[in-house]
Amino acid sequence: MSQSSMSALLRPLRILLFAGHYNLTRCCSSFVSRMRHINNLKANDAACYSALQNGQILLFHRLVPLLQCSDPGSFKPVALGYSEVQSVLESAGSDGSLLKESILIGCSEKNQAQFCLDVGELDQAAIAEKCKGTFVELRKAFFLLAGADAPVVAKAQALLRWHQINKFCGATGQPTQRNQAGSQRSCSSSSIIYYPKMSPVVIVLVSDGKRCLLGRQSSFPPGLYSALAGFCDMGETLEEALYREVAEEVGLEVQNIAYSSSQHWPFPHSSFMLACHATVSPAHSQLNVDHSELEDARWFTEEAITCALQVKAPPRRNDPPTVWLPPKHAVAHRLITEWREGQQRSRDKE
Ligand SMILES: NC(=O)C1=CN([C@@H]2O[C@H](COP(=O)(O)OP(=O)(O)OC[C@H]3O[C@@H](n4cnc5c(N)ncnc54)[C@H](O)[C@@H]3O)[C@@H](O)[C@H]2O)C=CC1
Ligand SMILES: [Mg+2]
Repeated sequence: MSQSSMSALLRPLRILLFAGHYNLTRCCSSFVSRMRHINNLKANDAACYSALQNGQILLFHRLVPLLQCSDPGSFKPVALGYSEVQSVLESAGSDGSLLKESILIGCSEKNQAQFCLDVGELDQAAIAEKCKGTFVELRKAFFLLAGADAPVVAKAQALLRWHQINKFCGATGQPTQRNQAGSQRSCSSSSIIYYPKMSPVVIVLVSDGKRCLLGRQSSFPPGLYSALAGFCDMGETLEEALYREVAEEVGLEVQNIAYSSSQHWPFPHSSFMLACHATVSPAHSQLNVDHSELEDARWFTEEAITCALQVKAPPRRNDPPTVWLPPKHAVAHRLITEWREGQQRSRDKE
């Protein structure tokens, strides 16, 4: 084929590729500009302070988020502008200088920066009344909030907590200074820069083909079962941590690790949950539970999982004992529903 006829053949393809690239660029541009805007706010204190004056601020009191009930049963975090927070602080007897302590959490679709501020030194009831809101502990708030709000509030609390416990340098004992965004703290004596930290945790749903394995710790609320989880040790890969945790907790050797998804988990401190599926052969599914780690671990059939997923609220004290599973915001819930969907798909194929 001559070069000119080859070129003629490829022309429509080039137009298609160009159109595809154009669409991709257009659909990604607002995301890219938002990410770059946030990155700039972390690096530039003056730009960040100016964004704070035009931004939205979520309020916390000693790490407890302030929520507002819009419709019955539907909660949202209270998000106020700079001057609104100034007036709230002044009404609670503060001069408003606390506002500079706000920490950057992210940015809205329209590039409006979002911050959080802990007003723990001020009167909680007075602040709640002035804002027509309620301070709700994160453990409860996390499950009252909509899917998109819960991780934002959890991230805000995690950053506030990290700042509260990193006020001093571990090497020199000198106070550390934060940048305006609150994305780092540094010690001028040692030149060490500290960044907000998460602990990696592996969480795995083990299956023997027909059943999945769930366990519970004695500290869990009665009847709650979840996928096996454990903190990664220093130097371990995700896979090594997974093999070790399952071996330690239930005495099994798993195979076929498949990554599912990840999640920031705020309880009890910041964990980075790495969620996977894994299998054991039915011939090697005999459990040997380490009761110093787990109160119980059991194999659950698909029917038992379907039944447990229907329990929408934790059973009350006098209710009959019921097995229930982690709620929707938890990555364990995702692993369990993925496993159930997989079982349904393989049944449909039979
Ligand atoms: N989002 C979700 O769906 C789920 C999240 N989780 C979270 O996973 C985390 C780990 O699960 P566990 O079974 O408790 O872990 P685990 O099996 O590793 O046991 C916890 C123990 O590990 C030790 N440990 C080692 N490194 C640690 C670190 N960096 N931070 C704290 N403790 C450390 C402590 O002695 C602690 O008591 C928990 O914080 C839990 O909240 C657990 C299940 C579901
Ligand atoms: Mg564990």
